[in-house]
Amino acid sequence: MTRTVIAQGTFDILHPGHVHYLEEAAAMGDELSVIVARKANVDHKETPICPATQRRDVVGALAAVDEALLGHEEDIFVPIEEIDPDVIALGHDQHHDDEAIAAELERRGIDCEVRRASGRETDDEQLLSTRLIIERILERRGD
Ligand SMILES: Cc1cc2nc3c(=O)[nH]c(=O)nc-3n(C[C@H](O)[C@H](O)[C@H](O)COP(=O)(O)O)c2cc1C
Ligand SMILES: Nc1ncnc2c1ncn2[C@@H]1O[C@H](COP(=O)(O)OP(=O)(O)OP(=O)(O)O)[C@@H](O)[C@H]1O
Repeated sequence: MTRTVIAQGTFDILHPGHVHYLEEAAAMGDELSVIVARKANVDHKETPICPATQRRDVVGALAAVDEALLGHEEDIFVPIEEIDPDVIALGHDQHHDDEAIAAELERRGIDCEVRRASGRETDDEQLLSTRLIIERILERRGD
């Protein structure tokens, strides 16, 4: 039987950390669907620069990704109910609480494992964070 994995995030200005996360998530099963966060739900950091459809299209073009879709505006568990995945792969630094997600899945009758992906190691050269890329742009090109 096909084992479906879900990954999720903002994915504003892609970098190798995103590729690492999505490749690791894809290796947890047979098919990877990626839920791209709506800006209304990105409330713990700056509003994304790129529109949600653009973020979805670029994530969907990555080799590891079978399908990328826009998240729900109000209830983040609606796409999960529709996809009914076998695994949810949380990013290494995603602020979501694993146990709270597992409890909500159980409440909704969704039988799904919650796993945590690893962070990608970096050297001094690489900018493995959208925030760091934007900071570098402002530093070098800002007035
Ligand atoms: C299980 C799960 C499902 C999610 N589904 C949605 C969704 O339907 N809509 C949405 O806008 N964001 C969704 N998100 C993304 C969160 O909103 C997201 O983690 C956050 O806003 C983006 O921040 P990040 O890139 O730092 O993770 C989901 C996150 C998790 C963990
Ligand atoms: N360096 C990295 N290594 C592994 N996973 C990463 C890395 N950077 C981001 N991710 C994962 O990619 C997903 C989407 O991340 P997100 O869009 O928040 O990017 P970000 O670069 O961390 O953004 P920001 O710098 O604005 O916080 C998250 O699950 C996150 O854990």
